[in-house]
Amino acid sequence: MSTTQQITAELDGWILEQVRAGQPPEAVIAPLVEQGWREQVAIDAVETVMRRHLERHARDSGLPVPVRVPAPVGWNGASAIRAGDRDVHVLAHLVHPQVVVLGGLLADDECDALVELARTRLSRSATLNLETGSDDVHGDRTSQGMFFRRGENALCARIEARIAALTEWPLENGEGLQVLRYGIGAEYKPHYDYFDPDKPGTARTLERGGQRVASLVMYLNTPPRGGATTFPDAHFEVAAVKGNAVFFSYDRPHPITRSLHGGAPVLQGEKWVATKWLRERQHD
Ligand SMILES: O=C(O)CCC(=O)C(=O)O
Ligand SMILES: [Fe+2]
Repeated sequence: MSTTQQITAELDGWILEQVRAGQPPEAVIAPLVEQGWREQVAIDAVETVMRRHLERHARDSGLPVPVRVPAPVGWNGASAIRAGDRDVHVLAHLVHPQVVVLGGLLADDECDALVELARTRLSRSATLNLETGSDDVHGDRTSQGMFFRRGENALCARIEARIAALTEWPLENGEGLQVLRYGIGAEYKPHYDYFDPDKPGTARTLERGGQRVASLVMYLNTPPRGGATTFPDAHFEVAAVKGNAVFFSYDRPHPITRSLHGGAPVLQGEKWVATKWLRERQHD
């Protein structure tokens, strides 16, 4: 291994060997620090090697190249994180797909207020048809919904600022909040939130802020039965509990992210959620 603080071919190979052998990042960084590397320089070097490797691998396998995505929590970290004006609990964290379940992102009165503001503006949810560029009603999505404009009222602005702090992602990269209501039997069949790069309508959508890279689904009530958010590729589901949220990210518009997810049918009562999508760049 090289002792200079440069990523030589030898060091590149050694880092990849360690990662392939299943060594955690700390175990790769520690020997560099012992050899006199400054810790941050060592962390940056490992990240650079990994990024280059992933880019090379993507190109060689005909996959889209991964981009940076929001990552609100690290491994085995604090149980609560400060999200601007509020402490949010970290309840669960999954690697692949990248999913974080959060407790208490919204206060009960914020959930109630969002529902009341949205209630009179609901219409049958549509899905963007990327073949034609139009919003179509589809049997896969039987909820009702509405969109707030970003910063449309003080409550939206407060929640958007909190999400920006939580995700460390610019507020301007967020789409306006979407509120959905599912009655009994209503569902959102498993889907990806990114825009399919092969569809003709996608280029137009990407002009405003690029791809979606993360989603945050916030539960505005607790349906007594059903209505979980499911991640079929991970055999994982998140129960809809008022004030909690599920965050998930996808670093490229490809099923390899395993970010397939859906809203399971509501079996009793109703389900209300607010969804926030984060784009790569400013969305306006
Ligand atoms: O209702 C849910 O649990 C999921 C919502 C969703 O997938 C979306 O809004 O894109
Ligand atoms: Fe979705």
